[in-house]
Amino acid sequence: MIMLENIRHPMGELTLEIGKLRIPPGLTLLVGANGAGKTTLLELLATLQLPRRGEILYRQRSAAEDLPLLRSQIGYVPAEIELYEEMKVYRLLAYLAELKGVYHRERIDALLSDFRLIPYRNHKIKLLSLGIRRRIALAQALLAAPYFLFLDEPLNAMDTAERKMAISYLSRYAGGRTVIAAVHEMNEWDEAADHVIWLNRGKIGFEGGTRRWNDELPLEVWEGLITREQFENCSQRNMIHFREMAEGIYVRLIGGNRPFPGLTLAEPTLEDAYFVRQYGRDSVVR
Ligand SMILES: Nc1ncnc2c1ncn2[C@@H]1O[C@H](COP(=O)(O)OP(=O)(O)OP(=O)(O)O)[C@@H](O)[C@H]1O
Repeated sequence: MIMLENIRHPMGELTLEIGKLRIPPGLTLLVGANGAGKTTLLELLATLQLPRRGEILYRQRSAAEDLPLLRSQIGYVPAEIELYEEMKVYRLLAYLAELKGVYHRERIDALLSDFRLIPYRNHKIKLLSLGIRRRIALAQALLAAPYFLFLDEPLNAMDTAERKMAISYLSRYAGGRTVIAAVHEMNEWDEAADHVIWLNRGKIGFEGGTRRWNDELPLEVWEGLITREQFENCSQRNMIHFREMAEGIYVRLIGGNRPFPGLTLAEPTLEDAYFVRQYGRDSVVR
């Protein structure tokens, strides 16, 4: 369990303000619009920045009690990764493991295998694609099997198969540990995520389990076919998704009451629920 108490931390024009937040073990998705404060929160959690005010407790211990010990239990992957370009993959992982004091050949081999990096073990980093570098960044964060793992847009640049693989790995890894991932695409995490934290302009807009995230929505999600004319009269702000079809336009949108006669209530996805919370309030077809 991670506990945040009375955090106030300036970030440009906004301030990250968190009164009380409990983050249980499991896999938590951290979501919010660009600039909402996700990276700032992850950097605070990863002890890369110290909160200007307030305190973060990790399993009831503050960072001040034993920072080196805490850091040895934290893995962090920033959104912009920088790896030693001239090094070969295995050498890089071995070097980082030595720095952390956790060098075990078997552990590195297992991570290379888990992240399908074996074909690249003797390749120089600078010759590898962004998606492969991302997998290396994940693997290096896992070298010491950290209890706390903080990931900033971890799937960026990965292809579909690699995203699925990484999600399933992280979901298993999060059993009994705390993994927090800032993401923009939520639905692909549907089976894996346990909790959601939604940051809205530096403040917590929601925190809780994924079921509550989907169930406790102030508005509803509707889907079905509408005519082109109805589509043109419909505010784009409440449109989650649309697809042109021969018979009309298939839409998925936010609504208070049934916005158009042919539409039916849809089961909200994680991303629908985000859309409703982030954009729903002022833009509804009633
Ligand atoms: N170095 C900086 N100097 C000044 N302001 C900053 C700096 N870094 C971030 N900010 C501001 O802090 C706020 C939060 O930024 P942060 O990167 O934490 O958001 P984010 O939710 O991670 O965004 P994104 O989804 O775009 O990655 C933004 O308003 C941003 O403009």
